Amino acid sequence: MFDGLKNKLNSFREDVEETAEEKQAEADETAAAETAEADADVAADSGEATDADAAAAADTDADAETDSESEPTDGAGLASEEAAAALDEEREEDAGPGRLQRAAAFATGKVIIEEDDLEDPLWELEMALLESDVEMNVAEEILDTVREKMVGETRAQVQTTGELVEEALHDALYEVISVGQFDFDERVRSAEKPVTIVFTGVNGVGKTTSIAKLARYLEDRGLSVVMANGDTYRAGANEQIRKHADNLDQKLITHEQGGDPAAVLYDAVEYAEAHDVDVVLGDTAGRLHTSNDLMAQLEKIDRVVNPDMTLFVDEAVAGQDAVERAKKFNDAAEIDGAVLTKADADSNGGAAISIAYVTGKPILFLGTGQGYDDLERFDPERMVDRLVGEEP
Ligand SMILES: Nc1nc2c(ncn2[C@@H]2O[C@H](COP(=O)(O)OP(=O)(O)OP(=O)(O)O)[C@@H](O)[C@H]2O)c(=O)[nH]1
Repeated sequence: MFDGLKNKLNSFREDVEETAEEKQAEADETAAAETAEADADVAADSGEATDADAAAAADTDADAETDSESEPTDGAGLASEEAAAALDEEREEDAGPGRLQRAAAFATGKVIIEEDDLEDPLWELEMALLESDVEMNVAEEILDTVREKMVGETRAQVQTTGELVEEALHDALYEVISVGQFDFDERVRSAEKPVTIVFTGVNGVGKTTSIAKLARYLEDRGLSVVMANGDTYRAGANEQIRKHADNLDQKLITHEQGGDPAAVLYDAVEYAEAHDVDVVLGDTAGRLHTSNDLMAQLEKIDRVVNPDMTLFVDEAVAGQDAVERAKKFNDAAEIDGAVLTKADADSNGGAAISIAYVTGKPILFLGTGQGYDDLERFDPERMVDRLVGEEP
């Protein structure tokens, strides 16, 4: 899952690590050259002092004939200490606080990342995100956060470059992926029953299969379900959802093809009320989001059954198209969250990263296969771990 993007994020880490290694090597060279220069200066200064003192001692010997064998050595020692102190002072004057801090960082094997160092790797990262179908504004937001987290001195001194990149990517991705998250299970549990959930989205993306998976998911959590086929438009829709309902042994409400979808859902809610059923799962026709009919239909469903939740379903593999559709559906008939199917077949991860940020509504579930149990609660932390951590 999301392997292509994971590899690209890893390349970004490698790029920055390489840059940091080059900087470290340069810094080591400069530090070595500076030390050699300073040693040479100290040696030269103390040599001059010894000569001068020796000459003075010779004069004293001649004038007073006193034994002063040790004096030249003491005098040379003093001059050498003074010279070294003067040199230290001089060095400290040269070095502003930034330079000293950098020098300390280099000495401990850490490298300070500056904005210029990141220019190329960040450009590569932007390309990688866009190629992976991450929406433009989302990519920009990720870059801004990564830049903000990585450029600077304090953080760089407590981490290795690899850890720093990983943490910056983690935070940047988490920020966009976790938008609007809420506890789906808790919301369903605490809502007045029956809870009505309506599913929207275009044809063929896995809407009906997702409804069936969710019926299994809720049943596993002790909640009873009735399914309703509000897709009265498409020939064969009743048979398709019937197969799932039979497989799962769930009650299904249908009307004739061409009937009123709102009426089907109304009947399902009535059935749930009469039979103490906890949740109504209503399919809708997946006509294109540009169709006024569809919007009118969703509005009517809203009026007639006032759903507790409207979930938008699309496939992860549709990438930017899925993001675009999520936005349009949400603009036309507000959604509460999204189900992203076929994540198991998606290498890019762009839709999974972008939908919540673009719509302001969270991804709640991932479809991870064709089986009824192949539904996973979307966990932003886990998603980020999949992308930048060890999780497969
Ligand atoms: N690999 C994989 N396939 C899935 C997943 N979810 C659904 N599918 C498959 O996608 C195909 C389409 O699924 P449907 O549920 O029929 O799609 P739909 O959106 O209801 O389509 P319509 O009923 O035509 O509107 C089926 O073959 C499903 O088995 C998933 O998470 N992973």
